[in-house]
Amino acid sequence: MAAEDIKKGLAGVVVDYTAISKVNPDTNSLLYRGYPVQELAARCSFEEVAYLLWNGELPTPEQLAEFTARERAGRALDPVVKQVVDVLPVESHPMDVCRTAASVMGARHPLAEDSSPEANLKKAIDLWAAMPAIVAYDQRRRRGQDLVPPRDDLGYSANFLWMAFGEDPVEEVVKAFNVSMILYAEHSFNASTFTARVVTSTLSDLHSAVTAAIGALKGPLHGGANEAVMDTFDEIGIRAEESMEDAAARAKAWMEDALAQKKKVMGFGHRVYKHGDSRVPTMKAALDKMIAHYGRPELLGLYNGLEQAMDEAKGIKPNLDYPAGPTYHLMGFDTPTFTPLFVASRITGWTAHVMEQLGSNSLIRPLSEYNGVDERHLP
Ligand SMILES: CC(=O)SCCNC(=O)CCNC(=O)[C@H](O)C(C)(C)COP(=O)(O)OP(=O)(O)OC[C@H]1O[C@@H](n2cnc3c(N)ncnc32)[C@H](O)[C@@H]1OP(=O)(O)O
Ligand SMILES: O=C([O-])CC(=O)C(=O)O
Repeated sequence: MAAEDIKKGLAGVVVDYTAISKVNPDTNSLLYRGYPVQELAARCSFEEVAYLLWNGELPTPEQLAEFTARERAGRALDPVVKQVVDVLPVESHPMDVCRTAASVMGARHPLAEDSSPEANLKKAIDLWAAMPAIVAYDQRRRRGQDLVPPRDDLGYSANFLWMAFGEDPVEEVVKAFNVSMILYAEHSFNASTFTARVVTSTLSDLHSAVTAAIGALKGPLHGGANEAVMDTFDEIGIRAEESMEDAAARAKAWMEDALAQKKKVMGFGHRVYKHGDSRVPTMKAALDKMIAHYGRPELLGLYNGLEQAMDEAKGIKPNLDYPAGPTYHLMGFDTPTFTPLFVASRITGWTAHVMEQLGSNSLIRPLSEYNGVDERHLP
């Protein structure tokens, strides 16, 4: 087989249909079930978008009321999951906690082995409703703080912030968080979603698929990049009183040095988008609002400096993780909690794909070209 016939990383290979989202790098657009993601981010709650991804249509007011009631009823941290989280070392990565918690929830779910569409939708909603409590509590226990129980007078995003920080969330911050959840929710056959589809294709269960997807999302070439972006900002040094211009100059110098050393800088580049990520302008607008809200222009200086230097040197544009990282930092999340926030959102997309895969399943099993030693025999 010729080397060019090997599709390393499956780059450019179309492996199946999907009706859940359309990523179009030529028009730089992203549609969820036909709706531009920018419109959804501007006008919808994350609950409405979750409903859309799972059901194919936006909810009527009655459907939304029933759906949000189900989500609110599933928010409390299961005491057994809490016990498991509590025995995990605080040195472990929060993504390991998420992955373990998703697995425990699977083992405890009464419908664990039922993969009917009804059971899978129920399991998806249960996981989605429960993940904020896990992520928020894990961050709190690492800070030596107690669990904050959910509030059912708050929407998904406001309640998430409430459980994380135990303070009444500010409306503007809730809006920015809601935008991030919507933008992170779904992105066709990315590595973690494809992982979920591979697991599902063996007729394994939904929690197994999500647990594996969390593992795939953790890596810095995928979801882990939102944490790595903040590590870069920290390495350059965040100086609260610095002017935007000075911060930008230091960031530019850092980037030029990193690229001279042939380093990969996380938060830039994308397998599909080569002229910029469709979601970045919307997330950047949310970041701008948070920078203004918290009065932190030096972060914008670092942001602009890195972006400009990368563009000038290589023409590579930021991906969604680039504006999302500093946004979560400003909101008060610890850096290792950023990718778990991505998990909380992407559970919607992953599980929509699990259900779609099962709807027209074929075992996913590509071929490989052997390049090891020739056949040989034991002496
Ligand atoms: C939500 C998400 O998951 S979005 C993606 C988040 N991931 C990151 O931010 C990690 C950093 N980015 C990357 O590693 C890559 O851009 C990927 C993995 C996302 C996509 O990669 P691919 O499509 O496989 O492109 P590949 O890695 O081959 O890069 C092509 C060229 O651009 C360069 N390049 C791509 N991204 C970067 C980057 N972030 N920093 C420096 N150079 C880069 C590569 O070094 C390569 O250069 P070369 O041709 O001179 O060797
Ligand atoms: O599509 C990809 O490869 C990665 C990505 O942006 C996502 O999963 O949101």
